[in-house]
Amino acid sequence: MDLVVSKINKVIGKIAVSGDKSISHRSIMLGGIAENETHVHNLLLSEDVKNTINCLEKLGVIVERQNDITIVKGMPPEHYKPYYGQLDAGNSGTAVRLLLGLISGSSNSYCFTGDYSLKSRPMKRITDPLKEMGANISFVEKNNLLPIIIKGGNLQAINYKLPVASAQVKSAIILAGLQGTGTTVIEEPEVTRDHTEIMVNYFGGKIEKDDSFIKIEGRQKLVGNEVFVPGDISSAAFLIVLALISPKSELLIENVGLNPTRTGIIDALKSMGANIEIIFEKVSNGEKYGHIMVKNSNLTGTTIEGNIIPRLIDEIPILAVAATFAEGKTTIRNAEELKVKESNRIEMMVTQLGKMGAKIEETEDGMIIEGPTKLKGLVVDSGGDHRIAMALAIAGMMAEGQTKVLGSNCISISFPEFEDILKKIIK
Ligand SMILES: O=C(O)C1=C[C@@H](OP(=O)(O)O)[C@@H](O)[C@H](O)C1
Ligand SMILES: C=C(OP(=O)(O)O)C(=O)O
Repeated sequence: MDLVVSKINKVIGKIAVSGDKSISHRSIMLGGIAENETHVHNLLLSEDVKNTINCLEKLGVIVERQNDITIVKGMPPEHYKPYYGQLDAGNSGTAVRLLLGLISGSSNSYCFTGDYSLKSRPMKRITDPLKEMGANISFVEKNNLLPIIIKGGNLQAINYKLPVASAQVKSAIILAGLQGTGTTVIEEPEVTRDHTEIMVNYFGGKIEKDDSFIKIEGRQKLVGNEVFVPGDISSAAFLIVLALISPKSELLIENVGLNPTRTGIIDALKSMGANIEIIFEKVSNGEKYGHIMVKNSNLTGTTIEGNIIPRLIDEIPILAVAATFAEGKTTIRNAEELKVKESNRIEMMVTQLGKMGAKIEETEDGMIIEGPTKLKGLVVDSGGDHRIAMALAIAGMMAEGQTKVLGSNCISISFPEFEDILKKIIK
């Protein structure tokens, strides 16, 4: 079914968004290699996270639901069962890339694959460091792409400078480093989300951080624990922007993850003049979270570049929508990573938002948007990319007439409650 939306008046209310996708993946994976049980509260049960669960279950990890709690019973990957079929990560880059790091501790041979989109995303960024640590890896069809066959075991520590700022690459090396011998040192070009480091520490592992260096000792045992998954700031971002750009709107979004490596969207919107307040802050399992109060605001254009980019990488499609309603020019630079996400997100936003009437231009590593512009509703294409589908749906709610977002079922990849929540707050 394609989502059809019309112009709304305003949004008002108090809501909570689905659990954080990055923390959900990690709670299942780290629970899946830890001793004892891990009890996860508020796990995101989206398509991407279900793919992580399905893959690990095939290897012998037990994942059970009891009321609202997800219980993970894991074991060190060297004890995982052989699996002779393909382990399918579906649409999820995080699932396949982190699982490759995790599974490299096993001496069994496994084959990983994914859907059409995931099969076009670069994998050498993961396989290069894992090969250097001693894993045997081959590309079945095409260099750099899934499917991949991996046979690990007997890993050795490496010193590795990440060629791209990527939390997925960093996390895969951490998961492998924990299982090898020696101390692995990773250098990041820019700080990326640190949920893996936080959860490894919380599960009793030793991992040190010093500026842009991360040090992991090998042969570590993790012990499962109680995990609370806060709401996903990447999902909240769509509702935050809707409240900012629709007149007389006011939203309170409760218990949203506020890890500083993820709050670039709040900083960027505030630099555009957004009225956003954090009205309560707490820490659980090492992760900051709190309530976000958003009020309709007059936005102005800004420049988004440099080390803020990894802190808001998944929010750039919805930022482009915010920029369309802002007075003046918004320039987004250093965001070339957007070209290798579930779709080429620069191209998708430029063509689809452009079709709706936005003054948006593609650049080598980002985009330039001139605002404010009135949008018109029409048929737009999500390209099967959940972030594009939601960004276009929000744009459609501010456009004249009706907007139909083709391929919007992909929204369940990260935010299955998107439509239900909107129904509650649209007045
Ligand atoms: O580690 C993670 O959970 C993620 C890291 C980011 O990808 P990269 O590591 O490719 O930047 C982000 O875009 C993705 O949605 C989730
Ligand atoms: C890029 C994303 O996810 P992944 O890389 O896990 O597919 C995303 O959720 O926007």
